[in-house]
Amino acid sequence: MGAMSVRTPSSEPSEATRPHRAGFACFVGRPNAGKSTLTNALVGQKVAITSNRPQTTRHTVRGIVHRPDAQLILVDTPGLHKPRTLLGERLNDVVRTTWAEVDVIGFCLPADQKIGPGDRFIAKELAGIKKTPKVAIVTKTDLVDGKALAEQLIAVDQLGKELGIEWAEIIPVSATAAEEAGRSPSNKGGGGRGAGQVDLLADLLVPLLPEGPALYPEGDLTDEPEQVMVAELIREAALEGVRDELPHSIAVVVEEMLPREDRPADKPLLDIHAFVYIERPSQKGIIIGPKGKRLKDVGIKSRKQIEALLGTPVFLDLHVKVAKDWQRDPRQLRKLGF
Ligand SMILES: Nc1nc2c(ncn2[C@@H]2O[C@H](COP(=O)(O)OP(=O)(O)OP(=O)(O)O)[C@@H](O)[C@H]2O)c(=O)[nH]1
Repeated sequence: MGAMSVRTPSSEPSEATRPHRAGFACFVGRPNAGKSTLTNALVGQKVAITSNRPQTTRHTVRGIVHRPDAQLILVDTPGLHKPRTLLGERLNDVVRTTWAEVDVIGFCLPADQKIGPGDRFIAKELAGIKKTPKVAIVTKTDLVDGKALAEQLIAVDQLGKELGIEWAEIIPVSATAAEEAGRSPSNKGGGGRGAGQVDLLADLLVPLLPEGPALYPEGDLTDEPEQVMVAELIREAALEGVRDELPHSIAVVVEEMLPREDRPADKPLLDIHAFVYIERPSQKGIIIGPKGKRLKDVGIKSRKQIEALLGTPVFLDLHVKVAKDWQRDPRQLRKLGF
């Protein structure tokens, strides 16, 4: 006979008997739906660094929720934070691949706006991803009254029925209510954690993750996510169009990000120096292109995205370097942030 455990009728199994779970989630939704704010409310301001990244994902980790019973890893959907690319054709490959690879998708719909064509577009795409569980998250609930919220929850339910999506859950949250209640920045909880239902969201996501040990060490967090995200944006731009030729041969390291000195306060400029690492000298031509044109385009493109991300004008200085066989060399890999 197994060990007996005492349970009150409504209680959950205790932490000791519940299996540990670990897995990946991504938040999708149209621009301004509240995805970033929700991510921050769940994980605090600290964001995962990409060293020791498990082989299971090549997606940018936005944050990790560490709990005694689970590790919830929130990943970015490449291209999703840019509306232009969201509606672009890459949605059909990169984003769909991400959606199929994560363990749960959170579809964010703001409570204060009627479900529109942008939401429907994403929902239709979601309907095509059969295997991954989908949670509908009605965000910004602090902006509406109870009646409007109830109507929105019903509308989301109906949207699912209409498109043949079976929501694993439909949950209302307010990320700002959680914040105002005074979250501890330590990612370990503290005052006001329950506010705005953000913790409940984590409670609902966790059971949808596979059983397994933590994938990242608990201390694997940094206060400086920008550098990592900037590198990822450059890498994405550098890979565009040459993915077939150089699928995994590019790594990007941001060496330095410094505000330019002697700039007037209203005209700041951020100097970013980054290296694009390739494996072999023969790949240099592919990255740089005839007369350096391709590298220049990569610079222009990623600079625009970096500026949008950081909200400041940027001077981007890109250099291509050969790091021989970096994929096979653990020392190089560590240096390159893998
Ligand atoms: N009142 C209120 N505002 C919120 C809440 N969550 C997000 N917002 C605001 O809504 C706006 C958009 O939020 P983001 O988190 O940037 O939305 P996003 O989906 O990440 O947007 P993109 O990066 O453009 O895709 C910001 O101005 C937030 O401050 C919330 O729970 N309550």
